[in-house]
Amino acid sequence: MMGTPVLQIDGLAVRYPGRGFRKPPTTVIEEVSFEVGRAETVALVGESGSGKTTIGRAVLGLTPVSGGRVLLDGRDITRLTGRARRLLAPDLQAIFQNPYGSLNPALPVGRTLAEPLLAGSSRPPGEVRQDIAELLRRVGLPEDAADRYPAQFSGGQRQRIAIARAVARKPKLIICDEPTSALDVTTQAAALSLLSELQSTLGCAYLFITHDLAVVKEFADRTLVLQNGRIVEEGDSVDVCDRPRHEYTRRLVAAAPVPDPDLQRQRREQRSLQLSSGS
Ligand SMILES: Nc1ncnc2c1ncn2[C@@H]1O[C@H](COP(=O)(O)OP(=O)(O)OP(=O)(O)O)[C@@H](O)[C@H]1O
Repeated sequence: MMGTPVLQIDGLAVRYPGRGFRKPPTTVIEEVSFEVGRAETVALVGESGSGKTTIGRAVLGLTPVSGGRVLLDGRDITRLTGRARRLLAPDLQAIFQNPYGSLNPALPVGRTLAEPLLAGSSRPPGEVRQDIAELLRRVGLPEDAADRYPAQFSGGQRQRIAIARAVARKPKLIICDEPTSALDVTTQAAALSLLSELQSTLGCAYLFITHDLAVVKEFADRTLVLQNGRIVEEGDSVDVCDRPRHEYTRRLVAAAPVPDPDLQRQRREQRSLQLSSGS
């Protein structure tokens, strides 16, 4: 891994306070440490309730951290809140499972995309029209999408809008929490290939939270396996999916058979070629 990793998580712990006698405090994440390199995709997998979303939320500052540190580009962001947290937005973004929930239904898409472009800048709103058109083109939506509302788009198109908003400022890291789980298989493949392409052109890294091992093998460079809030296995995605070492990972793989490894290798080679040619 070259240079400072985009994300360093060091001994992360998250505990939810209990409520009285009936609900004791629970430790949801314990001693989790890992790194995400530049333009790298790291998948977080594990059963429901293993703590995947909690880790993503801790990085985003949406869940209080009880112990350990989160570093973005070498800077400690663990306890940033308010304005200091908002100032991270150009570098740190998120894409969630339900784009309908995360897009403002009352705003035309152009306004939603203008928001990150204008935040913290003194540019007049009229000036970002070109940037919005470029963003829409980048994610494969027609230019007139800017004047329409989220409800006028399909689920796959709405996720493209959410992706466009996330990449508007060319962030260093995007937390993707089950970004394609609500889409049908074909739309899911198209969204994943869009994310790959954006990674090649913009150089953003992804922390990719999913329960879908087929997606992991296809899409992620490395995979971390989470069980009860601890990482039990970590490695190259193809190795983790094809040659799981931990009994828990073996169970996950057995529950969701993973298809053809050759296809994935080919795609990765293609991607690394694109990256090294700087295209
Ligand atoms: N606000 C909260 N208060 C108490 N416990 C919580 C809270 N939020 C999450 N948890 C608990 O934390 C654990 C991890 O949840 P989390 O949503 O991170 O898991 P996950 O791996 O993302 O699951 P899924 O795949 O179902 O989304 C679960 O046991 C959950 O019940």
